[in-house]
Amino acid sequence: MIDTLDDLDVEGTTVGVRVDINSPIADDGSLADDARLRAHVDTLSELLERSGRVAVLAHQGRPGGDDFGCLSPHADRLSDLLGRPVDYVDATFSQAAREAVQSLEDGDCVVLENTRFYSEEYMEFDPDRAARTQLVANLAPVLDAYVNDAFAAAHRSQPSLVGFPTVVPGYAGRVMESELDVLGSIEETPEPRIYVLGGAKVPDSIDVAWSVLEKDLADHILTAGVVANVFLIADGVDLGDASSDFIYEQGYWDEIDRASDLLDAYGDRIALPRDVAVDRDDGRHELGVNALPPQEGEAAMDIGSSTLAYYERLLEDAGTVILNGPAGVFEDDRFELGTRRLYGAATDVPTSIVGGGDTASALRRLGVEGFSHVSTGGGAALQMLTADQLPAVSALERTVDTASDRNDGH
Ligand SMILES: Nc1ncnc2c1ncn2[C@@H]1O[C@H](COP(=O)(O)OP(=O)(O)O)[C@@H](O)[C@H]1O
Ligand SMILES: O=C(OP(=O)(O)O)[C@H](O)COP(=O)(O)O
Repeated sequence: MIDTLDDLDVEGTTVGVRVDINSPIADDGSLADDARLRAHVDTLSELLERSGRVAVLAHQGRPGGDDFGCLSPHADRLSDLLGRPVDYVDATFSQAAREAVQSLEDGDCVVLENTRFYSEEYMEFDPDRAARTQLVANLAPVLDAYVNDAFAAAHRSQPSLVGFPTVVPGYAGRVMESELDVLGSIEETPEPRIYVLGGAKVPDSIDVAWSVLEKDLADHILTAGVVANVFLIADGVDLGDASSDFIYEQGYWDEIDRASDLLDAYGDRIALPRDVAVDRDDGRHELGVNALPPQEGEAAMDIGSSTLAYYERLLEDAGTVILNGPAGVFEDDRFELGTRRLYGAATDVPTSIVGGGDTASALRRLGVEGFSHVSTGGGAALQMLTADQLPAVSALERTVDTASDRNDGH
């Protein structure tokens, strides 16, 4: 049982609110999409209207990635969306951050700096150990309550997600509450169930594939995106150096062995692309897997038309489809076809659940609508749909009742 904002006496309370506003970033550093910020407006408005003092905690990107950066544009955009001033401080738990939090008045909001600027935040800990990290140990003393609204990051056992509720009373925000409500009952969805695993987070997708196949939750898995490329290589297809180099650079080389083990164990339920699209002469050029490898420098950027026809046939019989990750590099008009058609076909399935930051932005860009549920989370929604418990949700379930527990325990 998790407490929600209904259980929190907000007025005059200093609340650390973990949100997931991790967003695509444009070349000039601005936000390319603000959907994830919009999703948290209800939670933040409610806390501010109920005279809370709100310190927003969030991450942006992964260390070393192109989207890794500060949260100043997010604070500006939140201010527009909330219709009130939102401060930003370029510190997360240092004295400057603590002073910014302690100087909040009722109804004030400050965005603290990207939690992942600190190395411990990009590590996974059990909740008690997470509570002893620099972030939590330094910031928790200036918070009266902790609200986790970051459903999209709830599959990470990182300090800002599992550490705070161990020492500060924790509550689910409105996004967290509604996602848990909708996604909590995968076993009750109609069969056959198809999981579509695309996008670029290959290790997460392979974890999900193992779990749903072992538990017999999935009748089929359709692979797309970089995930499909890893499976094709695992299946012995020569995708060429450009695709292989990309997989190697992402650090996903070991995933090929894991994909190969999965194919050995459950190959009859895993569908692989029959053709791929590459960039040739500045256009889209499709190649059957038998015609691979492509020419020098060409990478598999999308699934091809005969794969789409094959996947569409499988989807026709599905009772439930769960999708995460674009089928190709949808940001480039030449390689949006796979995502447009595959996701479009999924909207005809009786229960269709889709999740992921980039996936949601792809769907908006391509104008694909009509799903039963669009989750704010990709990996988190998938893990929820494997019927596994999410670490951040478990941490809320076991949260301390009062700040005095914190004082007793630490
Ligand atoms: N074949 C491909 N090669 C390279 N990148 C790809 C390919 N297919 C999809 N992608 C990229 O995957 C990214 C999104 O993946 P991911 O972050 O896993 O999605 P989500 O945020 O929805 O979980 C997009 O930027 C897209 O360009
Ligand atoms: O974008 C996110 O997840 P998603 O890509 O599964 O939607 C979350 O912000 C979690 O980010 P992470 O996968 O870098 O831990």
